[in-house]
Amino acid sequence: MSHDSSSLIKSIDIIQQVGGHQEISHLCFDSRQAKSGSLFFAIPGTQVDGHQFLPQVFAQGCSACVVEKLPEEMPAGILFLQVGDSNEAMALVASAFYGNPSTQLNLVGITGTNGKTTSVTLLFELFKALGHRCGLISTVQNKIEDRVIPATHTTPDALNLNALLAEMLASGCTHVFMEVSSHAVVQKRIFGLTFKGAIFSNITRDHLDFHETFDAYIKAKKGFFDALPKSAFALTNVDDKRGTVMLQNTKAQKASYGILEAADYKAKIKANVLSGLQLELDGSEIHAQLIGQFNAYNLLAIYATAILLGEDKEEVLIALSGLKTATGRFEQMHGPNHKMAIVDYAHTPDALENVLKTIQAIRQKHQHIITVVGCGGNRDAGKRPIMAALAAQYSDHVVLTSDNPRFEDPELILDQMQAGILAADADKVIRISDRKRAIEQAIQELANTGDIVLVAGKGHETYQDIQGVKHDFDDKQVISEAFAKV
Ligand SMILES: CC(=O)N[C@H]1[C@@H](OP(=O)(O)OP(=O)(O)OC[C@H]2O[C@@H](n3ccc(=O)[nH]c3=O)[C@H](O)[C@@H]2O)O[C@H](CO)[C@@H](O)[C@@H]1O[C@H](C)C(=O)N[C@@H](C)C(=O)N[C@H](CCC(=O)O)C(=O)O
Ligand SMILES: Nc1ncnc2c1ncn2[C@@H]1O[C@H](COP(=O)(O)OP(=O)(O)OP(=O)(O)O)[C@@H](O)[C@H]1O
Ligand SMILES: N[C@H](CCC[C@H](N)C(=O)O)C(=O)O
Ligand SMILES: [Mg+2]
Repeated sequence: MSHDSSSLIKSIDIIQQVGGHQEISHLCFDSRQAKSGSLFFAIPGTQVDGHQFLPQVFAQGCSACVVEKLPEEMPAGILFLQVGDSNEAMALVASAFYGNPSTQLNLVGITGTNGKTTSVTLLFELFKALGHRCGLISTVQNKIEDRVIPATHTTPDALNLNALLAEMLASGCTHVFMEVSSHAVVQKRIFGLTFKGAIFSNITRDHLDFHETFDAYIKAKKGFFDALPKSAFALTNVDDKRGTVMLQNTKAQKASYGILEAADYKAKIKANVLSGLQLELDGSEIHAQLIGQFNAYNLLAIYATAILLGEDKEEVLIALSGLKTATGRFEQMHGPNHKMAIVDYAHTPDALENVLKTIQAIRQKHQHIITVVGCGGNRDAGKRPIMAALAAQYSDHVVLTSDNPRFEDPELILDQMQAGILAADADKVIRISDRKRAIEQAIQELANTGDIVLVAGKGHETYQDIQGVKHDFDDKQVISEAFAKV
């Protein structure tokens, strides 16, 4: 696929152009991929400035460069385009390069601290059940119908994202459900896409390593709604304090959902037990296989989305009751002596509290709760003491352990977690930084007959990142092995 550069840059604001038009057959933002026919985007990143690699991309024969600052050396035969924001330009060019696929799809994005993966996965399954061909873009995996394409990010970069959307369209997909992370909004990964709908689930603390303040984090999420077109719907959770703020400046058609506050789409929880939820959804009763109040919110959000996309209410309700939990989200495992483990991706204070409250609500009196939890390295450190305190507050025993330490010292992360433990709770907390040993200790030693072990933080992940090396690690596999040794 090759395009004349002038057709690709129609929609971008160019401050200055040096050189004539070029045939572009390849887009890249990493100098190591530049070749003849490439249009290279120089991006000022968080680690390095992409502009410093311009000499390398010239040497590799690239055809054109989009830059925020023109370099001193501008070899003849290369087209230079100076723009105000390389990320924005990249997103618009990527969309044009791939034939603006988002305009031909029912593209729905969800943003929020928690519930994105769960909701898009449920939407994908729901719309499949309703007879549509669907695409999925999520933290766990991307999917074109049943074909899995591994995911590296929650929201891919603009080039991969538009390529993926084009592939989905070419495969006959009519609906695409995607997660929109706050990083993706700030880095303009979704800039210029035509969304049919946008959902806000909730916002609580996370990612303050990247956004620095909670206000900046809120603003990032709101940016998604501010950019929606009139033709889209903007659906928000009004039970969240920031739910209405999100829609303040949107041009889209506003809709709301809630369990507590007045809303366009309402749910009532009739029963919340280990076998599922009994809900009154928009006036009709349904039984769902998902567990916990937070899943009542997820189900309500996807129900409302389906109705806003024009689906039939009765058909939606029937399909909803058949949906199962997403992998690593409140996944139950049963072992000997009626011991039970729950694997959950809760890696924020809010998610952990929700999961623990749910377990408290559904357990029987004699069942103790043992929580195994860690916090990721090179990520928001402020959540560490809070998550440890919550684990202790709602559990009978806690094993503090490692999540993905990345480049940090696991023991120092544990020190920060332990600092959050109240003196009164100190006796129920132990620390074992080796995650496998921590899980074994919880299942084989701390859990008695009938007890519940929550293994939080890593959910679907099949690796543990230590010093940049991803070692095979799967909570579910370690749990099965520990059950076998009971
Ligand atoms: C903090 C962050 O979001 N970083 C993303 C960002 O990288 P960066 O700004 O650090 O890039 P950089 O390393 O400074 O490099 C700057 C530029 O120089 C280029 N470069 C660099 C080296 C070289 O030799 N040649 C070259 O051209 C790079 O390709 C880049 O264009 O742009 C990269 C390319 O798109 C991303 O891969 C990278 O994601 C990193 C790996 C990451 O960990 N991101 C996480 C935090 C993330 O995005 N998470 C969100 C949210 C998850 C959630 O909601 O929980 C997600 O959507 O996944
Ligand atoms: N609607 C919700 N409200 C609060 N907590 C939730 C909700 N849905 C799920 N959770 C909890 O949050 C955890 C993460 O859920 P999920 O993976 O769906 O979120 P996410 O927004 O995709 O997270 P990430 O930003 O890491 O991609 C779940 O394992 C569960 O504990
Ligand atoms: N998308 C989240 C995932 C965190 C998952 C947890 N297991 C960790 O590694 O901290 C992040 O990058 O902050
Ligand atoms: Mg996710």
